[in-house]
Amino acid sequence: MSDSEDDRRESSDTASGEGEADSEAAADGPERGRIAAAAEDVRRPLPSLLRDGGRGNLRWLGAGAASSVAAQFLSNLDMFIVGLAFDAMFNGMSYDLPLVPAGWIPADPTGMLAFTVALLVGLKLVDMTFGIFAEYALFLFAQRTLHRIRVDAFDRVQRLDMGFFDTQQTGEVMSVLNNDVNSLEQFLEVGPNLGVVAVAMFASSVVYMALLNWQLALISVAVAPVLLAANVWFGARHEARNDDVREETGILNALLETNISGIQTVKAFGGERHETERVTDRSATHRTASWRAHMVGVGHQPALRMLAGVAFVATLFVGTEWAIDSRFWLFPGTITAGELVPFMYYTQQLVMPVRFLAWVTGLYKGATSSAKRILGVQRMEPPREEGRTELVDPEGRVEYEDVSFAYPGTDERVLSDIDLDVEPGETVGLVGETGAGKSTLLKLLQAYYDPGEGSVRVDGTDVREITRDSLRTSIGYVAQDPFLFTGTIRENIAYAVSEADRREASEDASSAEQDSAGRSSGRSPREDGDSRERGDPTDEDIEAAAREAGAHEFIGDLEKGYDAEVGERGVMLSGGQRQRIALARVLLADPPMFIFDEATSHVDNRTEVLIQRSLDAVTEDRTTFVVAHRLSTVRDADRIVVMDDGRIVEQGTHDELLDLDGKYADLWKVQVGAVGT
Ligand SMILES: Nc1ncnc2c1ncn2[C@@H]1O[C@H](COP(=O)(O)OP(=O)(O)OP(=O)(O)O)[C@@H](O)[C@H]1O
Repeated sequence: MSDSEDDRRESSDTASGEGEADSEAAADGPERGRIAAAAEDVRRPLPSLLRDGGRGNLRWLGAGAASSVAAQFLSNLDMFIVGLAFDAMFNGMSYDLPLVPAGWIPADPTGMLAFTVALLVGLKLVDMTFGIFAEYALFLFAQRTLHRIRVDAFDRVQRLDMGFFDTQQTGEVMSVLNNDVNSLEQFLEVGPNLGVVAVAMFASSVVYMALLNWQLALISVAVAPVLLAANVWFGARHEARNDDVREETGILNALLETNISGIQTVKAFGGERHETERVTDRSATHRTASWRAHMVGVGHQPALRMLAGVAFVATLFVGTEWAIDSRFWLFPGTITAGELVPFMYYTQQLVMPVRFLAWVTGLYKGATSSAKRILGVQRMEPPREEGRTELVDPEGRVEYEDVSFAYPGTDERVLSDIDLDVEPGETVGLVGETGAGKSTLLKLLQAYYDPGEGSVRVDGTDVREITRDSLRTSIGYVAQDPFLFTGTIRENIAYAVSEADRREASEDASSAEQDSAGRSSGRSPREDGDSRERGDPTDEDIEAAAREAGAHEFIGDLEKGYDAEVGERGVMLSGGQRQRIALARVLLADPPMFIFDEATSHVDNRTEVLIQRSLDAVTEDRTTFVVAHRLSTVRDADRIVVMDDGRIVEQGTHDELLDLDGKYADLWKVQVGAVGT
């Protein structure tokens, strides 16, 4: 790291703050994010994160640091040798070098010069070798550690309970995975090396100064504690404000992301100007936080340079007086010109390490705030304990016993005293007014949340005791607004099977000797004697699933057919088309149970009837829940369960419920137009 690079960085830092003083007025105090707050009590977040992320690679950190120290000591040795050589060549003093046999050193000045040049070239080669190895080892440590931290953080987020995502803005989580991991990267890529270089440069300069003249060294080094204290003082003030900047970045990101995701709604309501104003306000708060963070640091570098300059001038003054008069004021001392020249060089060398340290400290502080937030993600509402029982080929008996539930963080019960037994292979229609609790009931079956009271069982086992993986892959779930991944229609349909197979493949790999029959549900399309590779369903499988889902026809009309791109989140398809792709996706996965939560609500009546016919065949032997507002969708279900305000109020077949003339009958009459709403 050169001096000029350092200067460039300083000047760009200061330039960005010009003219911002007025923005202080716009500060309305950043909202402290819950993510950072969760790790507020960790005393040393960065070391704790690095210890964990760097496990297995700490030896590279040690080896790199040792090499870097060796390189710095070798690099600073040259001026020491030059000083001795000058005194020997010009002042006739003896040319003694530690570890070098006296017989090797020529007696004449020309020979001494040739010997010195050869020695310096040799030293530079060794110095270079150590330097290269240090860069290699420290970068290796940084990249491996960062890779692990990034993947661990992502994995943590993936595993967090749905309750976390209900209450946490996705933009803030994205900011941790993105900005905070990047800030850690910035630190890791330069921090360890620069930190070690700074310390080794400082230590080697002090050692060589002490060897040359320890009394004068005391004067030069006296300023060091003041330099370090100034460094710590500036750094501490910077840290608190840096936290605010990161919080603000997270909040701003959340706002931007929500806005862009909902851009159609914004436009539909002509809300562009309002949205821009909101972003302007938030961005002003962010600018203020950055400005405040920057302002505490403007005096940092200049103050360090000034203090180091004082040490340099004092050493020059005293040293030169000693060289001329062997006395400065009351203090006697001697030093040769050959010693004074390298001495002044080393005094200059004291400035750079402290400036490096200031820089590393800045990066360290930034990385500390980021580490706090990364640790915060890890400590947010830890995922609930997961069961250990594997659900293998479930029959599909589902029982809700006395289930009551309120969403985490709320007191309001959305399900009360639910008792429901569903026979294997039964198709249950769930109906009820909006907000009645239908989707929530099914979320408990998939163990996205635990019931507050009572239990939900599949084949007699409480879902809390079943591994989430085996539970959720046993239930094919299609939502009203299914998510499609950017990619082709083929890739989107293949997703569920590829995922299931990948999982199975990795499980098989870890238990290679076990029964090669695996734990397939017995209903997989693979059973049809096809020869496709794992994770790679054949075109015929995909097409068959698309036909069952009523999607094949419209896919055939697309210019690229199954290879047509669906756009981000499937924006290039209509709502009904997206639903049919999502249906094809679960049909291809071929699970033993199904949940269709308004899965055909965007599809026209005629298409729905066609889909219904093929679904009837597929779901005949499998436990299936169908949530629908359009009652014709569930009319033929084995049983219809009517919910109201979190309770089951009626159940029976369509005809039985009409005879009952209760809630269902009312809903039906409204839909067939027999009565007004
Ligand atoms: N993540 C959540 N956090 C807090 N409350 C929630 C959450 N999701 C749903 N609710 C509340 O739970 C209640 C039941 O919602 P649910 O989605 O189960 O109803 P629903 O019958 O499926 O409605 P709809 O027919 O409109 O889909 C509603 O009052 C809703 O506001």
